[in-house]
Amino acid sequence: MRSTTLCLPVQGNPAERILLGMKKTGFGRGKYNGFGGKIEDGETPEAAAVRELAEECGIVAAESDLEPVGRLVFTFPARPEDDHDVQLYIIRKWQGQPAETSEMKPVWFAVGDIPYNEMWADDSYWLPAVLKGKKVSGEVYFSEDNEEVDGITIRTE
Ligand SMILES: CNc1ncnc2c1ncn2[C@@H]1O[C@H](COP(=O)(O)OP(=O)(O)OP(=O)(O)O)[C@@H](O)[C@H]1O
Repeated sequence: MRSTTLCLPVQGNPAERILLGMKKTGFGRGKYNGFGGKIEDGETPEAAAVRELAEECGIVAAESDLEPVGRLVFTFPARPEDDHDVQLYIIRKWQGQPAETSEMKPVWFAVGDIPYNEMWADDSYWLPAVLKGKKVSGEVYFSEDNEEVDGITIRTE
């Protein structure tokens, strides 16, 4: 199973605004999501998270400013090659302005205005808890269409 990162830039503590990116290519194309991707061989999850932030929206973050907020495992029974586990981070401090890249178009959303209907279906189950300052862990099983959530367990701490 592949290992990935997902990083959520936010303003405010507790979070008031979140930066999401409209994915333009590849896995999850056409959906808003946080920033992240595959952890390369020999790379730490933190290094991957910082690299993907720069590649996908042009902001420069320090690994020490990543706040680990949990771990999720996604299972796609109809497409096992897409199974992956995700290390989740929040970040509140970085350098540079978010900018559109070939992969993502970044957009700020008020926390009360998150476009869950244009995101992966699991996000509405765990993102509100993360934005309230909780850590989450869980497993998500997708249905045969690889879009709907068929089963989900989220634990918060
Ligand atoms: C299924 N429900 C999901 N809910 C929330 N977030 C999800 C997700 N599924 C994948 N993600 C995240 O989306 C990013 C793209 O990942 P992924 O495509 O594997 O990586 P990467 O950008 O390196 O490759 P491509 O160039 O797009 O092929 C990565 O942060 C990954 O954690």
